[in-house]
Amino acid sequence: MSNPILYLSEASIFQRDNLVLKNVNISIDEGEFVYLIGKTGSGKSSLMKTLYGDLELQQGTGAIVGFDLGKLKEKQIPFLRRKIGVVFQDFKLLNDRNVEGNLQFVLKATGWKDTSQMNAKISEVLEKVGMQTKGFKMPFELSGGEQQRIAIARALLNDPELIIADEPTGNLDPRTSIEVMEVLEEIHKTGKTILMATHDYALIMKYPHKTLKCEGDELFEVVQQNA
Ligand SMILES: Nc1ncnc2c1ncn2[C@@H]1O[C@H](COP(=O)(O)OP(=O)(O)OP(=O)(O)O)[C@@H](O)[C@H]1O
Repeated sequence: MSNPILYLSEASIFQRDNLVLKNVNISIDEGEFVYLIGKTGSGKSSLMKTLYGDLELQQGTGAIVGFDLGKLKEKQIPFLRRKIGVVFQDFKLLNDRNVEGNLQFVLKATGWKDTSQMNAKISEVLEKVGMQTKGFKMPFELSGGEQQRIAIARALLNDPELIIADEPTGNLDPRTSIEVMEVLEEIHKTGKTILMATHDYALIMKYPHKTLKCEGDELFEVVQQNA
């Protein structure tokens, strides 16, 4: 224990001038799986955005995968994003290209050049999410669960130490949610750290992990029964 991959200390999270969360103290160790829960508008996405450099940390201190969030410079953000895989509720796949094209786009944008290395990496991540036969499919030819698997594969391309998933099952039916959760559980078993925002209490009960809750401007850890 006690090898934090991310922490925030005495942090306040703002959206423009509005305080969303105050006095945030969290520390997540390498290899942990942590849920982030809380009502709509309670600040889950704002907290995650602060962690992946989309919102500036204006008050308090924090670090993530070796980057000091208080001193994060615009030009460092692409390097931070390479060490974090981010997964969104709405998948955010590019609809004008097939699955392989989506994955290749990210590899090229992050400096990969060698075609055979790129192809090998694409096969590797597709296999991890059980989608190795779907590389030629267009996103709109895939179900929601399949699209989310591709989004998870995309998040794995640069071997991130940490996956931040913002309601990854929010658009999926309960059965598909479980399938996607199984993929995340498998990835967690390979040693990756996962921080996942969710509203899905059935998933939390089925796959119990440490749970943090945003409520009334504050963030605190909850025990499973009260989640
Ligand atoms: N871009 C923005 N500009 C200004 N205020 C924002 C912005 N995004 C979010 N907010 C506000 O910040 C607060 C927290 O929103 P946030 O999206 O972090 O909540 P959330 O817990 O992720 O909600 P949800 O479960 O609906 O995704 C809300 O009051 C919201 O209206």
